[in-house]
Amino acid sequence: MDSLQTIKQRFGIIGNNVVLNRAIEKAIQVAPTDISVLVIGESGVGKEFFPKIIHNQSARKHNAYIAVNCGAIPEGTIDSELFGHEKGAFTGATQARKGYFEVADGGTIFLDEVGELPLSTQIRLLRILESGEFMKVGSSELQKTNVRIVAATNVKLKEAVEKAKFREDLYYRLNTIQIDIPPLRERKEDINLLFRKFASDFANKYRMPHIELSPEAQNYIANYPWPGNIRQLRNFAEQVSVVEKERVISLEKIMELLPHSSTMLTVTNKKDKNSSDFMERELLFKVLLDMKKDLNDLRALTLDLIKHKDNEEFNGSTQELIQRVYQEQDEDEHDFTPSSYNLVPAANAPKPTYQPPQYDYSDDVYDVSPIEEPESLSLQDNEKEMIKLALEKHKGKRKMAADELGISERTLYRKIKQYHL
Ligand SMILES: Nc1ncnc2c1ncn2[C@@H]1O[C@H](COP(=O)(O)OP(=O)(O)OP(=O)(O)O)[C@@H](O)[C@H]1O
Repeated sequence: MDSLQTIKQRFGIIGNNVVLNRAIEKAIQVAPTDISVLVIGESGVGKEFFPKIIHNQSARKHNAYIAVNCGAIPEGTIDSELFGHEKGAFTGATQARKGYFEVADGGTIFLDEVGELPLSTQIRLLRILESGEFMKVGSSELQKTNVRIVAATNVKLKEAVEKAKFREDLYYRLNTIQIDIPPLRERKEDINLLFRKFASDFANKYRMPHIELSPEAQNYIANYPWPGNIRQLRNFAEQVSVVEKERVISLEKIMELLPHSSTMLTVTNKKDKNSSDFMERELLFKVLLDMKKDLNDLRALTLDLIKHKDNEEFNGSTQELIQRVYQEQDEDEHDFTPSSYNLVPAANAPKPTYQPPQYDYSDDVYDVSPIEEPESLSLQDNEKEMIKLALEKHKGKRKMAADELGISERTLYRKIKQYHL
């Protein structure tokens, strides 16, 4: 049994997060047994390392290792892919074919996105797990195989069981041991480490000098939510390495490329559907949100002034703020282009100290109702919209759309099905 460090080195796993380390240790520990393992984690967190570790640390390591993307195989062919078929089993089956379970006899099969398996395939899989028996499509002859199964899912499989989309008996069979992989936002300490590693890999690959992030930019990426996890971080490191001329990347540049409301909360202006410039839209969305916040602050301030108009002390302390707010407004007036919008205060700018007062508006007669939210703040709606836009932009090319969205092709395939796109 190899040590944690040896495994990390062998598989190129970067990071020192305790939960990640514990997950790797668990994989090493269960590897020599034949117990089924279910790996759970969001898309892009590195689930694929785990079945490989388990296979590599088991007695099966000299036999076949097969990874199957259950979400990417059409329903009509999945049984034939997994279990094989006889000649003439269906139109086009001109000869018999071995399935993955036959080929991987003595080895390990990784079933990625196992929640995507159709119910009929789930029954066949359960039988293999219970007795090692299966039948090729179009055959009535039972065959035996000895395969270790490691499955992975980024959907809540338990919920799929509750909705009768996944068999409960299969769920418990697969889930004898569960390994949970934390999302990147819960391993903040690893983010800059990973970025440096990816940046160095891309510098070597493209024969360019290394890029570096300014301390503020490092802080920003460490606090960014990374919905596409490590895959998104890797794509981002590549984009910055290749596109940016400066080798030291400032906070302003990072925020331009990676607005904080990114990916999920994105402008969904229907009129603007044909525009392909995601970055600009994300930036605009941030500008709008910031403007909305400013407006609400101003409303609260105005209300405060009206309420305290006789209080001299208060008047004195807000005088400066009023001046600043209106002065800034004068300077910025009529200029709302993203490039002119000051997303980051200048290094020498005074830190704003004003906190808008909190009110119970119920007694006031003034209209202080909040400004309307953007069209939809539903994550699902926005995700669906983003996927539609990405597919439109790349003329239906899933690989390119998935890259831009920072998700795997399989996840994109699954989401296309989920949203009936
Ligand atoms: N800790 C890590 N160190 C280095 N690279 C990592 C790490 N975690 C993930 N990666 C890299 O991030 C990318 C995404 O990982 P992987 O494909 O394993 O994600 P996943 O969880 O299986 O996602 P999906 O469910 O979408 O298939 C891969 O290129 C992988 O090598």
